[in-house]
Amino acid sequence: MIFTETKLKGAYIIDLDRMKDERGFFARAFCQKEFRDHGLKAVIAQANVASNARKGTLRGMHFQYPPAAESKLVRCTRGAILDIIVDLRPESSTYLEHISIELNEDNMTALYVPERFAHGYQVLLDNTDTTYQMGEFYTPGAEGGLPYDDPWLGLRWPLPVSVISSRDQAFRPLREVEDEIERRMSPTKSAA
Ligand SMILES: Cc1cn([C@H]2C[C@H](O)[C@@H](COP(=O)(O)OP(=O)(O)O[C@H]3O[C@@H](C)C(=O)[C@@H](O)[C@H]3O)O2)c(=O)[nH]c1=O
Repeated sequence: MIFTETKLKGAYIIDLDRMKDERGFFARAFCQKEFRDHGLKAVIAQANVASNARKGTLRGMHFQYPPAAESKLVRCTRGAILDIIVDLRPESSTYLEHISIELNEDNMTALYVPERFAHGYQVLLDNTDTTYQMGEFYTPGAEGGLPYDDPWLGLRWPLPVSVISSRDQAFRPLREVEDEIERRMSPTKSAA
């Protein structure tokens, strides 16, 4: 695997190191040892699949508060997505900054999202599937979210939003929840 750290410390783009032959290629997609060597959480509590019928579908921006904060390894297995993560670690020099990256069926790139980040994506093609490995269990009571179009975050999505859940449309804006995020995302509360 080829690990490239992003400007958000601890968040990595992970590309496949393809060993090619006449059949195609082989590549390692996850390795506990390589993850640990790069300081990444190597626990897989869950592996999830999400399927999206329509281009423009948007899911996000999601997180779980500590001690249920989750790391995520996100990959697009069919179609294409624009993935965005936001640093919600109050002690971080890049607090509230974000990065975006296209993940698609051709590049097979994965994005490693550390704990205490918000995560979301927009689907760029009809019939797009994603898979993601989670470092912690789904814990509904610990869930939080921010609006995908929060003016304070300034996230730029490539397409008009065609489909979005009612939950994702109801998140309160950052200016209303920033105190709660700072308090509940403080590193002393993290299980990491
Ligand atoms: C995430 C999750 C959802 N569910 C249920 C709750 C709900 O009935 C149904 C769909 O859940 P959601 O609407 O939360 O699914 P979705 O909006 O796709 O949520 C996902 O979005 C992306 C951006 C992420 O980062 C993921 O961590 C996750 O939050 O599945 C589980 O049973 N287990 C799970 O682990």
